[in-house]
Amino acid sequence: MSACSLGDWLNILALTALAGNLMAQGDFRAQSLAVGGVFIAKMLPAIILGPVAGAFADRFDRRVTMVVADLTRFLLVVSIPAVVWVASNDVAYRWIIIATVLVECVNLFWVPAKDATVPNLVPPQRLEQANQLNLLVTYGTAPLAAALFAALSVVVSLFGADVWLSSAWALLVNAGAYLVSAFLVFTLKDIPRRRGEISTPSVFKQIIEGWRFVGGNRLIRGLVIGMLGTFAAGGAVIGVAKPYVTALQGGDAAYGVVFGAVFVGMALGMFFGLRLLGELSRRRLFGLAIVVAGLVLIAIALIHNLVIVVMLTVLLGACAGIAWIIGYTLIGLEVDDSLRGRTFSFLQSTARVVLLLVVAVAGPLAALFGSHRLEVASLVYVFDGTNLVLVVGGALATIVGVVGLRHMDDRAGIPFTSDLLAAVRGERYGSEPLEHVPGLFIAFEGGEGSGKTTQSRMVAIWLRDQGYDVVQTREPGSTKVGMRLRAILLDAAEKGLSARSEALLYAADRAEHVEKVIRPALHRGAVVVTDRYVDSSLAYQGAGRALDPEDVSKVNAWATGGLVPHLTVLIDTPPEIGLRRLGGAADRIESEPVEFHERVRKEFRALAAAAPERYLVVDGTLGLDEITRVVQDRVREILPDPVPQTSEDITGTMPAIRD
Ligand SMILES: Nc1ncnc2c1ncn2[C@@H]1O[C@H](COP(=O)(O)OP(=O)(O)OP(=O)(O)O)[C@@H](O)[C@H]1O
Ligand SMILES: Cc1cn([C@H]2C[C@H](O)[C@@H](COP(=O)(O)O)O2)c(=O)[nH]c1=O
Repeated sequence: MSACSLGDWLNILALTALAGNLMAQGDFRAQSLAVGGVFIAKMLPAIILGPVAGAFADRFDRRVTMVVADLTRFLLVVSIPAVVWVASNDVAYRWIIIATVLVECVNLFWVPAKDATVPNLVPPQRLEQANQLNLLVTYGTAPLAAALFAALSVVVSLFGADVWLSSAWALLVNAGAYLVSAFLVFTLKDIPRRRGEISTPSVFKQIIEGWRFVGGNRLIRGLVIGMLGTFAAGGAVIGVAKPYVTALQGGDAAYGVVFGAVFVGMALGMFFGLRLLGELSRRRLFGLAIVVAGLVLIAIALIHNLVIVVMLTVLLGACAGIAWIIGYTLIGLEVDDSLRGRTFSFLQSTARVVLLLVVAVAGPLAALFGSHRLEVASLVYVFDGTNLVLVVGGALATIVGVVGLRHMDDRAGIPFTSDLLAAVRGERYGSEPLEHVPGLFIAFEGGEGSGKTTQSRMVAIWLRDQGYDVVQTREPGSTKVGMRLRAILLDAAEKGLSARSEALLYAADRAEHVEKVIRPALHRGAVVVTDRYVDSSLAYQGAGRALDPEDVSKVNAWATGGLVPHLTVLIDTPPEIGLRRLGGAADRIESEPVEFHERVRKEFRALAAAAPERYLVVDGTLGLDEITRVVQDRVREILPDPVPQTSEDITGTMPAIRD
């Protein structure tokens, strides 16, 4: 696979460079069309013949299929420099196109045979690693091929030989790689002889099936829009890269360097980009990467300096790498196992169609636009069709990044910049700035039997009486999943639960609670009153169970997306009084020794003392009514106007009132 991938990348570089060079005598349009033609020839067979070739591939012995395919590809690739050597430019170009189509047809047999063989050679538990390796050799060989191609071009020009010879040598190396592959596959006796089931459903069937699923899921819709947008932008670059580099006075070596820069950037983005902004929500980072890629592409189009272009191309590749790895990982994590395969194949099929369409349009569009000179005094600025295509591609990627993000944002309502700045400082999800949320968030905290449930109920009734939309809720157990978690967490018979599992289960309940109940209510403007929130974990798991408070805090910041209440009412009651108030059998936590509950109380008080502006501490031994009054007095201070501003605006401008 490594040999073939290296050969395939060299093939792309050599053929596009060769096509451009053959038309070098022609104008800019002829070059753009010639290079575009090679890309169309490369992609068309997969779209038209994919299903047919897949059906044929099912019937043959896979080892024989691959060996025959490798030998055929070897002969076809070797024939290209031979024909270019003897024939006229026109005939040579035609043969390049025909040979490319034929090589791609052969690939349609080789690829499914190879894909179906891998599971035969690798044990199931290592299949995922095998697939990672597959990705690594498929894309990792691209910069290697680019470096090799650039080196060949330099050597050829040092010897003063004809420029097309660098492509010819690259094609010979490419053909040699196929020969090596044929030999290696031939020696792989482990490949089973009997034919297996290689499923290659029609590209169009996959697309239709995929659309059904993608259309119904917001996250996947966002991911797919984003990833296809990246492909479209990439297609624009591929379609015009050769004439673009030529217009910047770059030769084949420069073309190889620009091509390689994309992949070097991709590798950097995949491995280091995620660490750089690792604290930003993955979905936001995905959208950001695409938007930045779009803007960089526009800069590449407008700046006519090869060195700067190469540097920007590395950045472009890095953004694409980040988007690609996040997209793949999110699909892997968020799409159900039964649908994951189809989602991936849908993405690949659609990506191919998009790539083909864009590459097909890019060359002719560039050619149609031609080249224009803008002269201001002694300054001359040339803007040609390749620049136009890159600007359009960049604008498209930027729009798609924004649209994709809107579909999948998991931090809606939180300003992007505050998240980004927090991530740059290396902070995990800054606190959600609640001034941007229309609702009001109040939490009640305290030890066992302190009166939280009673008081939160009282305040909810009081607020409803005043016309507020109130959501009264509690932790753990306010969602479907939460109810199950509550049963596990409080079951006195559940003896062996470790402290860390306990902390994670409370955090899981909270994550579900925030996403399904609290955040939607706050965003529609409701007052949310919760009986327990993050402080309970800090007190019970942090102080009670003696877990690292920093760890408990981080897990909960992640679970809640940093959502902090406007006000926390701490009903401070000595544990012996609170525990005495409770009737019935003690649950798993209530039955902890009194020292545990003392530590919990101490931590609650410490948390309140650290941020007095966000806390109200009430003595829980006071009478019920008195506590209610103290709470109401404090809550009244932060209550929003019960009549929404929008309604007031409407009322204020009613013609009936003016009349
Ligand atoms: N200030 C108070 N004085 C006397 N009894 C009270 C007071 N507040 C609550 N109670 C009583 O104590 C019992 C426990 O109250 P409540 O359920 O509100 O406490 P809690 O903090 O929610 O308990 P838990 O820790 O189980 O969630 C109830 O019977 C309630 O009527
Ligand atoms: C949210 C939360 C709760 N706990 C403990 C505290 C109580 O013992 C129970 C909840 O029971 P309640 O009658 O509903 O108050 O769970 C905890 O240890 N950690 C938490 O984060």
